[in-house]
Amino acid sequence: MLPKPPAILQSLQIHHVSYFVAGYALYVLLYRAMVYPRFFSPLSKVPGPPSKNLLLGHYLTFVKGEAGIPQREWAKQYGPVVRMMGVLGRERLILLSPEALQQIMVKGWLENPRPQFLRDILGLVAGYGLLTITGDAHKQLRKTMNPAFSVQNLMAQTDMYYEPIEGLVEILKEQVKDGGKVFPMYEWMGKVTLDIICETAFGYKTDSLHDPHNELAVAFEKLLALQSGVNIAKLIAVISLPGAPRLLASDWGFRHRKLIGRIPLLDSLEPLMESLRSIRSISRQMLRDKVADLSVAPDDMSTKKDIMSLLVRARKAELDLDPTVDTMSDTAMVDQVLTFLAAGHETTASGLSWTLWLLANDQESQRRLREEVTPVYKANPRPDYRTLKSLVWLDCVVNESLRVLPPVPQTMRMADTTDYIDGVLVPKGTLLNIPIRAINTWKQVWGEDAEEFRPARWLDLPKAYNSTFSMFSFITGPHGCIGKTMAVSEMKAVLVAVIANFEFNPAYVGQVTHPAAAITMKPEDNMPLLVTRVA
Ligand code: HEM
Repeated sequence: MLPKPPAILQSLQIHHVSYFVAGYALYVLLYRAMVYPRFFSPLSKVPGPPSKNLLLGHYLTFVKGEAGIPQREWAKQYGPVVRMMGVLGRERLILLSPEALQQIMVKGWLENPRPQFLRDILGLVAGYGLLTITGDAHKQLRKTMNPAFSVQNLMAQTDMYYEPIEGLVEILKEQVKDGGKVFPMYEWMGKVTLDIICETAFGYKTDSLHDPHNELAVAFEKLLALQSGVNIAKLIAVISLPGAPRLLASDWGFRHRKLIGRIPLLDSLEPLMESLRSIRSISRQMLRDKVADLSVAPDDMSTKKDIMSLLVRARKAELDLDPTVDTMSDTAMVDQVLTFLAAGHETTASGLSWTLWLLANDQESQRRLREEVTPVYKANPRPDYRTLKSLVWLDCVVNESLRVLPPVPQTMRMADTTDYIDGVLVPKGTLLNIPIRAINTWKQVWGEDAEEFRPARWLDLPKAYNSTFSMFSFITGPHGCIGKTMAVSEMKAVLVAVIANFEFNPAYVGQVTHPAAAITMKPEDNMPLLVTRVA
């Protein structure tokens, strides 16, 4: 027989337990959100904006503000190391000096990985690949992927950009009448970059430019429509629950998506799961086709330059050498290619849309660009990789646009060890905010007009300019963007064709644009621009 509990426990009632739990929760809340950060945290002396919201800290300022701007303003006022508060008093540091970036992104990249919640979100929406792993597994994978992004392969791939680009030019020509027409440029840039990335990643023709009902295009459109600061915030909250990422990716989760979508705050999960399912199933089918191709027509496969074909061929070569070797599974391969699709589509679409916006508002730079690209385009409407690289003003325009309006305005890391960064003792577990937009427009480096679009600055760079840390749109180090050269060359190919054929102007007098804060920085209104034919 069990011994009797003491009298005090026998007299306990359910409401006593609830008071105790509520009291404890309040104590934890007050301690974590108020007492610890104010009095005990090693970061308490780091300057930063005062937090008025005990529960949410500066979180809402981030979600609702223009992408990258709160960090920039705080960096100006309190920088170069700024402390801000996250949810429930979770401290974050904003860091932007080259020394800090060198330590976080290069020397100490293993000790400062992407935080788990970010990896979970990226894994769910972009596949479990380069964006979600770290350490030796990442090094190995990057080595496998590098050949697909070599200059040699990019040179061979450039021609794949032109079918979609010519499709876009044709459509705009057909629709633009005298006096011009207003187009939602972000939408059109999204279509052309989707068609290009599907061709280069899978060798698959989406043709979303002409076929809005293409299954892959529809799934991507649905996925992108969900990308808003508020939805990302909800997703972070859900994903932080134990087991949630696995559940959302599971068959059970998919079967019960309607039920899950009915739960308040989880309404965006149903379309999210549906679009992901459809993107994955198309990708799997494409992989099966390629594996089958490989067994029947090796010569044809060896001419295909898309990333998935390269991976399938590399795997076959490895197995031919040693049939017992551990190679990449089909699922892992689909995940890698999905990562490229997700990382390379919207970023490039945003980069192009912002460039057209900036040119629409700087007619002199646009005119100078047209003067440079028109003879090249007339000589050959499909300029190759080297020709695109040699155009000086085009290079200035693309660099300057990616600098002032970077498609990825910020990223995150988490300190995995306690260490000094930029002279501050940073405790293990601190979230580190890398404010790309603020770094790119830091007045200490770029001067008083740092926030203005002035492509000519790339012809005479300031003394303080550092080629690795002053322009951080693709970050740097082992996690630096693998698609950087591809993205820049693709943007240039699109710009040559559209600038040689059309003029871009604001859609109406006094037009302003609102860069929305999400994972990528995209225009909230699809960016309407007035397009006219070049005389
Ligand atoms: C203008 C276009 C682009 C911009 C601004 C951009 C920017 C970035 C940034 C900032 C990161 C680092 C994210 C982080 O660590 O938190 C990144 C990583 C990455 N990007 Fe890009 N990207 C662009 C285009 C592309 C393209 C076209 C591809 C592939 C086809 C691509 C593939 C990747 C991959 C795989 C990673 C992860 C690299 C790793 O961790 O090893 N990106 N990109």
